[in-house]
Order: sequence, then structure tokens, then C-alpha cells
Amino acid sequence: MSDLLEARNVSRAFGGLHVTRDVNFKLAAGDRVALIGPNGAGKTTLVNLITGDIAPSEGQFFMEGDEITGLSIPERVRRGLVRTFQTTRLFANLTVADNVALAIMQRKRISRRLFSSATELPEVRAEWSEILGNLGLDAHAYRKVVELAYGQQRLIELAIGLALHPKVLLLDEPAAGVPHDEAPRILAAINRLPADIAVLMIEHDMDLVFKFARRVLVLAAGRLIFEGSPDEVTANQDVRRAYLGSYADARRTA
Ligand SMILES: Nc1ncnc2c1ncn2[C@@H]1O[C@H](COP(=O)(O)OP(=O)(O)OP(=O)(O)O)[C@@H](O)[C@H]1O
Repeated sequence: MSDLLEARNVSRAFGGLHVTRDVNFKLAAGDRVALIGPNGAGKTTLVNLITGDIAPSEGQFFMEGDEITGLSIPERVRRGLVRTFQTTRLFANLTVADNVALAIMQRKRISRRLFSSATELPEVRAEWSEILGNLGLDAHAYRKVVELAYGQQRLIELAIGLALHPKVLLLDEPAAGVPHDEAPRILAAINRLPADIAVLMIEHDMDLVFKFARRVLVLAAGRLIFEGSPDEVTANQDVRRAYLGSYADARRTA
């Protein structure tokens, strides 16, 4: 199967600070990959490079074989390279349905001037109601985002990502800040994402990483130092030294 996304020799420096160093990886359809690494390893910078928020100093990105290094963020989204929205970018005083409808309209290029009626356009409504149903948010469709619990707001980020029809979905700490008892719903929603999309998740919560990922990329000081299955990553001495030590020991002795 051909690769959906490829990073080839990607580096990024800020002044003299080399934050991303010669990174290479590939994502294929159906991949469930976690990107982990200690604080300051360069995870967010790498995601910003993938999305086009920042440009690499060196190297290239490819989507389905086409070079996308010079493309804008919206052009990448149109090709199916989607990052979940942050809750801070949701329209808090609009309904959940309106927030998802806006993303559907963006994808279908329906003018926002039609917005007042667009949420209820049959083809738009059918789509958001299916997405919200799959995420267990259908009962909240007509509630304002601001009225929902934080965990539910984070599910709306996923809903908007899905409304953009991703081939590659980038999740930036999807459970961060979510109360412990709401976190399983996030994991359940992530586990129900369409099987054929590639998902790359940055996450600090190792329990979530090990429940979600079939492959783990480990970043340290801007370099990918290891790639393997969750068990291989836990067993690897370099990774343990760089990052996992206490967690791996805790797992072993548990
Ligand atoms: N625009 C920038 N200008 C200068 N330095 C930057 C910039 N963006 C990031 N850095 C530096 O790059 C390094 C990596 O930051 P980044 O946020 O990518 O790491 P991270 O692995 O996501 O960290 P965390 O897990 O703490 O979120 C840090 O030392 C940070 O200060």
C-alpha cells in the first residue's frame, strides 16, 4: 500500500536552536501511531511542520506521493491532512451542530453567507448528525459548546476533524485537561475513528498511548531515536534512558 504521508530529512532550526533534526517517517492507511518524547523534544514543532503552520529549514513532506512542502494549511487540509481543532478555537456560543456544520461547509465550499440556513441543509444535516451520533454527541447537537463539559468539547474537536474528511488525522494531546472519568470516552471515540485513516497522536499520557498505538515514534532533542511497537519501545534501553524509565519500571513491577 502506498504511503499517505512521508517526512523526508526534515529539519527546523529557530536561530541557532535545532529543534527538528533530520526526521524521517511514513504513515500509511490504517496506521495508529503515537509520537512521544520528553518535554521540549520538539513534538509540537514537528506537528506544526506537518500541518504547514511552520516551514522546514530543510527536507520535504509528501502526501500520497505528491510533494506538499510548499502548500498552505488549507491546501493540505483539502488533500486530507487534518489536525484536530483546539477547543479554544471552537465557536463557544454556537451550537455543537453549527460548529461541525461550518467545517462541512468549508469542505464543500458552501459560502458562510448561507450559514444561517446551512446547518439544516439536508446534505449538511445528514453529515453532522452521523458524525455526532458516532461520537455519542447527538443528544447535545443543539446545545451551545460553552454549556458542555470539557471532555465533550474535546470530542467536538474530533467531530470537526472528521467533518473535513481526513486521510491523515493529527491529534495533539486529545485527552489533556480532561477529567479522569471522562478520558475513557475520548479513547473510545479515538478507537472508533474510520479504520482506513492514518492517525498520529502526540500524547503524554502513557496509558492512553499504549491503549491506542500500534507503532510508537520516540523523539528526543529533535531526533527520532526509536520506532517500534509499544512493547518494543518499553523494552528499549535508549528510550527508557531518554524518557520512559519510571513508566517502564512501573509497568514491569505492576
Ligand atoms: N517559534 C519558536 N522559536 C524559538 N524556539 C522555539 C519555537 N518553537 C519551539 N521552540 C523551542 O523548540 C523546543 C521544542 O519545543 P516543542 O514545543 O516543539 O516541544 P514539545 O516536545 O512539544 O514539548 P512539550 O512536550 O513540552 O509540549 C523548545 O525548546 C522550544 O522552546
